[in-house]
Amino acid sequence: MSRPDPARRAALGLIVGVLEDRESLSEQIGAEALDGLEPAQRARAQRLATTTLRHLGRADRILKPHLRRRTPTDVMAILRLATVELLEEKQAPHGVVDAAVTLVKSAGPKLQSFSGLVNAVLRKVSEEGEKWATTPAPEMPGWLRGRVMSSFGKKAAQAMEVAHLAGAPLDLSVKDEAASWAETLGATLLPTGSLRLTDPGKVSELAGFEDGAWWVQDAAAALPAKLLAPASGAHVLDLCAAPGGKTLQLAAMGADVTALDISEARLERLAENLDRTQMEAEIVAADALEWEPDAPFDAILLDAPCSATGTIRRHPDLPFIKDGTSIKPLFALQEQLLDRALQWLKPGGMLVYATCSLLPEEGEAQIKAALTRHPDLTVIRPDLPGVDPAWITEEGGLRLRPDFWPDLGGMDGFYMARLQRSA
Ligand SMILES: C[S@@+](CC[C@H](N)C(=O)[O-])C[C@H]1O[C@@H](n2cnc3c(N)ncnc32)[C@H](O)[C@@H]1O
Repeated sequence: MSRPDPARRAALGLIVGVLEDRESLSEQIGAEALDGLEPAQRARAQRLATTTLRHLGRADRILKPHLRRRTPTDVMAILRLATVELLEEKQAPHGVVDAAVTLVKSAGPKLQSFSGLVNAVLRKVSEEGEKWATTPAPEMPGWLRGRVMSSFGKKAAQAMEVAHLAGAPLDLSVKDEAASWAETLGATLLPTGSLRLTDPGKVSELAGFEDGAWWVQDAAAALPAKLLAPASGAHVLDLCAAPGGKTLQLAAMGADVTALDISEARLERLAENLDRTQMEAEIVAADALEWEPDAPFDAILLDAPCSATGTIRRHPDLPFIKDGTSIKPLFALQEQLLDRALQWLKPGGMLVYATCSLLPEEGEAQIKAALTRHPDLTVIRPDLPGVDPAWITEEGGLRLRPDFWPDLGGMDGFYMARLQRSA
C-alpha cells in the first residue's frame, strides 16, 4: 500500500480538529500539530486546511447528491479536502483521487471499506467544475448571520459572505515613508496609508522585514491607533496590547507606551516585534481587571477581547469553533475593561475603544451604553484620510466591514470609537 502524503494527512488532522474538537487552527499549530513536517509541507498543510474550511459549505453542496448513507467524519474530511483540491485548486484528478483513496486506506480497518465510495464519488466530483463556479459562498453560522442581518440587512450579510470566501491579502503598516516602501515592495498604497500585497510569498523574505521597517497588520486594524493619534511623548496605555500591532504604531508615532496584556505568551511575541522594529515600550503582564497604574494616562487604546468575527476572511475556522453562547461573557468583560480604563484617563484625555467584531453588542451598543454611564464623555467623530463618511455610525463611531473596499480586496470587520473625557 502506498503511503499517504504527509501534508494532506496533516491538513486532515487540522480540519478534523476544528470540526470535531472545536480547536482553532492556530491553537493546533501552536500545540505542535505540524511539527515533524518540512517547512514546505507545513505551509501546504496549513494552506489546504484553511482553503478547505473556507469552502466547506460549497464542498458539501457538491458532495451531498453523491452520498446516500451517513459518512464517518474522517471520510467526510477526506472527501471535502479532495473536492476543494479538485474544483478550487484545479489539481489533476488522477493524483487527487489516488491520494484520497490512499488516505482512506491508511485510516484504520473501520474506514478502509469506504475506499471504493471515495474513489467513485471523487471521479464524479472532478467533472463538476461548472456547478462549482456557480455554487454560492458559504453562509455565516446562524447565530452570527441573524445578528448581522438585523444590523446591516440581508444584502450586506451576503456581501460579507462573498468577502469571507475571497480571503484576505497581506497588509503592512510601515514605520514611515509609506509611498517609498510601496514602490520597493510592489505594493498598493491604500487610501488609509497601509500597504497591500496580493501575492506576497514568504513574509520574512520581503525587503524591510529584517530591518523592521514594517509589520503585518490589516488595514482596518491599523485605524484605531491612527484615530487615537497621540502627540509625540504622550504617556499612552495600550490596553490588551499583545501581539502588539497597535503598540508598534503608537511607538512609531513617538508616544511613551505602556503595553499591557494578560497573556505572557502573547507578550513574548510583542517583545519580539518591538525588538525587530527597534522600538520601545514598557511591557506589563497583568489582568487589567486587577492592575492599577501609578499615574493617569494622556491617552488610552483599548483593543478589547471579542468574538473576532471581523476576521473570518483570514480565520475561516472561526465559524466552526465559536457559537452565540460562548461569546456572551465577552460583552460584560468589554464593559468592565472600558469602565476601568476610563478611570485611568486624564481629564481631557482621549480613549479609543476597538473590537475586531461584526456584532453591534461589541461595538455600537457598548459605546451607547458607556455614554449613558459616563455623562462626562464625548464622542469625537473620525476624521481620518481614506475613511468614507458613510462608515461613521449614528453615535459617532466607525463601523468597518469585510465587504467594504470590494475592488481593493476588502478589509477586516472592526468597530472603533474615540471618546474624550471632559477637562
Ligand atoms: C484583540 S486582542 C489584542 C490585539 C492587539 N491589540 C494588537 O493589536 O496586536 C485582545 C487581547 O486582550 C487580552 N486580554 C484578554 N483579557 C484581558 C484582561 N483581563 N487583561 C488584560 N488583557 C486581556 C488577550 O490576551 C489578547 O491579547
